[in-house]
Amino acid sequence: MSNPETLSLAVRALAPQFTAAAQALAEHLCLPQVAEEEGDMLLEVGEHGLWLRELGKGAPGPVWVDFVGGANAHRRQFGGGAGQMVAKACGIKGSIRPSILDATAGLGRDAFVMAALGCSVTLIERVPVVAALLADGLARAQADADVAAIAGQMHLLTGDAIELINNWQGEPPQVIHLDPMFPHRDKSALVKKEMRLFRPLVGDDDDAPALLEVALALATHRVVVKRPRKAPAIEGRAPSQVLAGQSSRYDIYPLKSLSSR
Ligand SMILES: C[S@@+](CC[C@H](N)C(=O)[O-])C[C@H]1O[C@@H](n2cnc3c(N)ncnc32)[C@H](O)[C@@H]1O
Repeated sequence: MSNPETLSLAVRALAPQFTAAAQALAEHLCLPQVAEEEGDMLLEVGEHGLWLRELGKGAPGPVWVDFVGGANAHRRQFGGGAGQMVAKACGIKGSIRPSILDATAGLGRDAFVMAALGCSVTLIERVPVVAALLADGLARAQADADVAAIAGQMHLLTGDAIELINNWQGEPPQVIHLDPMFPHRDKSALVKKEMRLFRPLVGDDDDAPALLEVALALATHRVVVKRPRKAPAIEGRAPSQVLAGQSSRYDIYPLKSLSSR
């Protein structure tokens, strides 16, 4: 899990009109608010919304959640998504649109793909700073005419997924998607930048075996786990199906056919 106490992290407004929002966020996250650049990392509130930025020489650029522009805009415009591994692993095909719990939401990229394909997706993120970035991205998406309907399919819960799953109320999800942090992951430039920023906040998700256990007890139809292609399966359970891509892999734990309710 995370060890944010070893990091110095603060909130900063990038212009006077964002001071109140920065103050509210600092209070919510129990972080100091600063006026100048200081410490290891800053959560900065500005016109773009909220971003996380590492300070110092050679630091990568900021990371923020953008469901409106970038790769997501391209995907919406050109109708992508159905061919993605995450969609195949979760059993999204034809008219099948399972309800999904993404219990390791991170920056919500996988969840957005599933929501854009028409699934209702509940997202759980336990690291408050990451959850704040995600909540900010969702709020901006909800305010955008082109993306509001997709964002409306995404429901964010902040907290530990093991706890939330153990106390689940109401209809259980058909599919649970897990993508815990793994020590040696995808080395693409984007992922590298995010991992450099995130690793000290998030840690290595060593409790993934316990998360898989509770997920298998709650999901009605299947649990899917994203792993780096050559990584071992999560300890304790061997998957019955595997979907391998170039750099990552999905381990699939089927419980019931998705064509049946
Ligand atoms: C590799 S990232 C997920 C990236 C995500 N699939 C995406 O598309 O952006 C893993 C995330 O899962 C979160 N996480 C891991 N275990 C969790 C748990 N038990 N409860 C809630 N969040 C968890 C971590 O804090 C981290 O942000």
